[in-house]
Amino acid sequence: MAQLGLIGLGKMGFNMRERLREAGHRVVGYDRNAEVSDVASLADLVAALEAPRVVWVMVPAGAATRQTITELAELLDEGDLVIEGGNSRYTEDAEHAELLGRRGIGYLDVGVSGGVWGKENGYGLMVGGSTADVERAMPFFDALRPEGPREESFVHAGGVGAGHYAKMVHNGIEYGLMQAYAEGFELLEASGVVQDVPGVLKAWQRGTVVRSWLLELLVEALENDPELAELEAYVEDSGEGRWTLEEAIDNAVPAPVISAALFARFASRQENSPAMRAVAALRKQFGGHTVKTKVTD
Ligand SMILES: O=C(O)[C@H](O)[C@@H](O)[C@H](O)[C@H](O)COP(=O)(O)O
Repeated sequence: MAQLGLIGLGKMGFNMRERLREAGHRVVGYDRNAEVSDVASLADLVAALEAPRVVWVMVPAGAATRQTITELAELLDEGDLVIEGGNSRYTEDAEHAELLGRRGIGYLDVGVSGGVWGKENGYGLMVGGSTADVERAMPFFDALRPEGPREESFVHAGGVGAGHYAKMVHNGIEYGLMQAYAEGFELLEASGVVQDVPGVLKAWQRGTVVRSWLLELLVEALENDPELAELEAYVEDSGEGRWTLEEAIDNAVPAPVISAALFARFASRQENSPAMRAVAALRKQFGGHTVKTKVTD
């Protein structure tokens, strides 16, 4: 069995450590939160591993990932390998690979899908980097992915950046699928024709064309709260949808569904949209149509 250093023991990394250990690997985990960490510092993590080392970085994308990679470039030795599994923008991978490569340290970028259910169900993995590095990390990939044929949950998608590129597009698709289910849910609710809305979605889980894991998760959410009344209609985004659209524009690829899904999220954050106030004002101006005015006391 192989040994791995795992940096970042949050929602993803914590469960990944469990799954890797269950598969028999020796995992040394580091997190700023001492309660979950196996070692006190990055330097201690590096010292606890026998060379040549493999270190998996699973910290939030952006500044935290960049900082960790920069520190690792100092701490690790020639022949070691860094795997970056966060939801990073693929353009950052070339910089990370270059920084580490100068010290003779290998680099793989990995898109990891599966969320909080990954420990139980396994993670879908999309990898970018050299074939030799991918082969070296394969015991860890095999432990993390679901059982079954490798090619159904794992891909060596291309060179550095290809893993995160594949994950970016995956998440763009995720936005579109979620939005489609959500709009269907609202229409079922709004029409009043269907008496049992959660029941309809539940019945779509087997046999239908639109059955999917996302649908199952929606059914589960509705089981606890049939009208989702406990939630605010407010949706954040972490970047992947925006990057997907930027790529779509750069490549002149029409992506109307993903754009609509991203913009729906932006709209969800506006309590009183300036644009829609402008539309109301214009209808009033040219047509004398009624508008709603704010109640002030
Ligand atoms: O495949 C996955 O496991 C998910 O996509 C995961 O990566 C995460 O839940 C998204 O990053 C959320 O993305 P947004 O915050 O942009 O919705």
